[in-house]
Amino acid sequence: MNLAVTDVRLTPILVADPPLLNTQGVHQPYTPRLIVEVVTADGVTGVGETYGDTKYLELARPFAERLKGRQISDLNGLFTVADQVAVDASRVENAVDVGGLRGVQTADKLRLSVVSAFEVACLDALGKALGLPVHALLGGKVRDAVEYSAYLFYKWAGHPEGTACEKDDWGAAVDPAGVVEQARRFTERYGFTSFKLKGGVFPPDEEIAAVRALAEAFPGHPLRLDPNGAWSLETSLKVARELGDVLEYLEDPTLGIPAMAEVAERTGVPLATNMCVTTFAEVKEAFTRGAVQVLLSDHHYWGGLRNTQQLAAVCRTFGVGVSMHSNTHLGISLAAMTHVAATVPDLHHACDSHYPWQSEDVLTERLGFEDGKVTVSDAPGLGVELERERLAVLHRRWLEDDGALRDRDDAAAMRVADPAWVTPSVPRW
Ligand SMILES: O=C([O-])C(=O)C[C@H](O)[C@@H](O)C(=O)[O-]
Ligand SMILES: [Mg+2]
Repeated sequence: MNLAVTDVRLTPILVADPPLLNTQGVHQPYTPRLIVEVVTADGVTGVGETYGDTKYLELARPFAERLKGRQISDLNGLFTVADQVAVDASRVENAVDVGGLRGVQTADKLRLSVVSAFEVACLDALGKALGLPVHALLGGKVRDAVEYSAYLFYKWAGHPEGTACEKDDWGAAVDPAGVVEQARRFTERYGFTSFKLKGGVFPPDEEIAAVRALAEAFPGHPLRLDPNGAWSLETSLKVARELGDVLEYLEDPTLGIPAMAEVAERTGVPLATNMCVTTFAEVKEAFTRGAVQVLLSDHHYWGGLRNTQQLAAVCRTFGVGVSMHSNTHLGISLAAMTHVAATVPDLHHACDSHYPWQSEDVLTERLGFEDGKVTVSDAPGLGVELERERLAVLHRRWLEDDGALRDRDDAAAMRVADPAWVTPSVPRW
């Protein structure tokens, strides 16, 4: 068996995204992703997926060159390769990412987001070469299906008039009734039983009303609200107190470890994060101060599936819960998330996934949710197959774009509807 990498293919694509609202603005009609393929000397191909914005492409290209000739089994070596790839300082100087939705932006985090796609592609190829599923390469699954939550968004019915886009059939959700209706559709279509509402969009009282409406419509179901740090300490305390009886957890109500710690201590409401702890360096202070009760990992920016397992072990050591964060992603990443989640013993919260919002994919067969769960594949590798024609169509869309959509910018997308829109300063409320 020859496991040497002989070819690496990078295919940036633009995938349709509905007009989902968050505190920064609204999702663009198309969002960039990068599909990574590694090919071995024996002709085995593995696939991975990560962010597709220019700054990731700039790193992925030299990274791919350095991969040729290395073994796909040399997963630790991927981090060595990453260290050799220079990050343009201007890419990290503002210390924010996607309008601040994913915590601090560091050169390391950029590199790890690229490493993750190559690690997943190598694991997929290795699994195919050995006839083993990725979860077996990670030590074996401890469950046969992984539970996901319904990721509810305030949403317009469509993108602004005149914008090139794909239509969706979810309708608008801009008030409590709309949010409940959206949640019902999620349960009908996918069987989800946990609900997360992306907040920070409307004044907190309106979002409290939406969560109360969800609690009435789905009594006893786990509920979460995530305003991406849009609230002040005082507002966070107020919301936590008003919703404490119905929330499974409150996610990133406010920014920074000290303020999160104070909200947790003064309200007793569990706090989750994918913003105040997004690197190993931030773990110690946050956990010892009690700022986080549930850490939402994301294999993309934590550096892959094995780093996610390590993070889960650190969380276990500190008695902190673990689950998963999600950005817009396709089936390759959902498969990767499912494999690693299947190996984490104490995963007690349904993971986030944007996948139901994605009408397009690059796979021959979409992954499905049954009773809110994705079955863990036992097929070799990730258990997914690329549909080359579809990949080519989405790549052509990227090629034909004039550059306007190649870097995700939710505030710019919002300005199409509201020219006066500026990214709100934080705290917004
Ligand atoms: O905090 C989170 O869960 C996210 O940031 C997830 C996504 O980025 C979401 O907010 C989005 O895409 O609008
Ligand atoms: Mg979040």
